[in-house]
Amino acid sequence: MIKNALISVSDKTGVVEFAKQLADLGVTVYSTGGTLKAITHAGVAAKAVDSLTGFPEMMDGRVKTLHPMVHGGILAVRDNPEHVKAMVEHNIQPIDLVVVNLYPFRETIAKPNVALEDAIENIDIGGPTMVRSAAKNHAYVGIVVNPNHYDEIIAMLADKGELTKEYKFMLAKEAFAHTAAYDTAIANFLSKQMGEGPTPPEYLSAYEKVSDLRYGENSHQRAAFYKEIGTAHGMGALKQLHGKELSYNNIVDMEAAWNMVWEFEEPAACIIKHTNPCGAATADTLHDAYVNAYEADSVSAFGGIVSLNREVDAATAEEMSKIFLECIMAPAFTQEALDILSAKKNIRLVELARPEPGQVMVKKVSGGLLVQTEDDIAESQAEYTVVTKAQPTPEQWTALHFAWKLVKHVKSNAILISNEKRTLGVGAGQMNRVGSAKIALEQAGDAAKGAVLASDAFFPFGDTVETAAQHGIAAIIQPGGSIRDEESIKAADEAGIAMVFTHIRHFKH
Ligand SMILES: NC(=O)c1ncn([C@@H]2O[C@H](COP(=O)(O)O)[C@@H](O)[C@H]2O)c1NC=O
Repeated sequence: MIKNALISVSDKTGVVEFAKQLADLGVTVYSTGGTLKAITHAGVAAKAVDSLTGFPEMMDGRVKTLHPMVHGGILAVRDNPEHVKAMVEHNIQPIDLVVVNLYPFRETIAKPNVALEDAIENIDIGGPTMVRSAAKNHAYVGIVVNPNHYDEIIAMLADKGELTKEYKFMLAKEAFAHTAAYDTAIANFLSKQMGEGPTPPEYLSAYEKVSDLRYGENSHQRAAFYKEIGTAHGMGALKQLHGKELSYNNIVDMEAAWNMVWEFEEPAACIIKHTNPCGAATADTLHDAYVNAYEADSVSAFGGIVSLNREVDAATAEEMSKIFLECIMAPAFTQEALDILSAKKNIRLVELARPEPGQVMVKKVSGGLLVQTEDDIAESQAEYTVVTKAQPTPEQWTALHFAWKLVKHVKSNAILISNEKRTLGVGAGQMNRVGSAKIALEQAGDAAKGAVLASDAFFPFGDTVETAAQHGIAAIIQPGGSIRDEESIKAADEAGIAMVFTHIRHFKH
């Protein structure tokens, strides 16, 4: 039977109504300062926690509930005679329901230029202590950290006067997850204050489920999508406006597509298959960028994921509605564009904010985690070296920059052929570089003549340049740095190809 409840919440959503319903069910409600005020102002009967402890709240609220009269009441094992004896001896009231949510630490540190003292003061101590006490003693005590449960708890109590064993167990599990995520946020904040950077000695993170997915990469794999608790960026903040539920592979491809399209300030469109671009283009208008990207490889574009870096207008929407696309992502859609595209039942429309720079990239490996900073190094033409007799023309420079921005998003070994505004051929993920080059060149066909080629890493031999020359490539951009660079330079000079070394590699594994 639930006789006594202790309510102490920072997020007071629904708490007055909940307290009222508890009181109506005959539960005695004890509460701390602000929560008590909110409850009693609404005319609901509740008692101050001081009436249990015999102590006033003190030290700016640092000490309110940290007391044996509270924790004894929560932690006592009700059918242990020793515990019962201690309760009687010390006049400890059993507390059967603990309703707590914590000081808004994450909200506090999200404020610009938050003072360290302010952040520290918002580290809740008494709250998590009660949460952990109640969660430990879940056999006897219900612990509620999420206001979403208020209604079902009232319904259960009205029905049976008690919470089921299974429900209390679930609440306890949720409670420990709540305090773990809370402490994670604190530890990460302090790590940042210490300037530990992106690779601290302990890597802590907390995620909550957004949704179960129908399946993983394949239909026999179980999967779900989680977002980082307390942050609202990246894939965790995507807004699906229309269409079937997103799949595991959709989300993987969407991330690749989204990072790629924001390489460009001008209107750009990328069409992704299996995380690689089958077409990417820029233009003066979004419509033309999409058409160019589509025409880069209209066969592979079917069923692709499209990312766009401008609000989608009606003209672009009309164009995209001509073929089957899995998903379209953009920072916004006009109403007209939405009307056009949502006429197609299966297409997924997703709105997303521009990626925030400086994110840490994390990859789970068995038994561990790989963490690295983003591949976002600032590059400038001034730091590149033209290593051949031929110099790139201004048009070729434009094309080389375009290809270089994209090749870093292609799975290694990566070769990308383009003109100034559009990909012409992409060779991704082959086990040798010349293999990727052959695929890209074959795809580009005649368009390779006079086009440029980008390679994400250096050429180990001269063979890639020789193959490029046979197809009429006019200029090449690559990091350089191979012990056989001279072979490639010689092959380029012989073919009259201009070759640029960036001295920066862009592997993507
Ligand atoms: N110090 C304590 O003993 C203590 N006991 C409960 N709290 C927190 O005080 C908050 C509620 O305060 P109030 O009812 O005064 O608005 C809750 O978020 C609760 O987690 C405490 N505050 C911080 O540690």
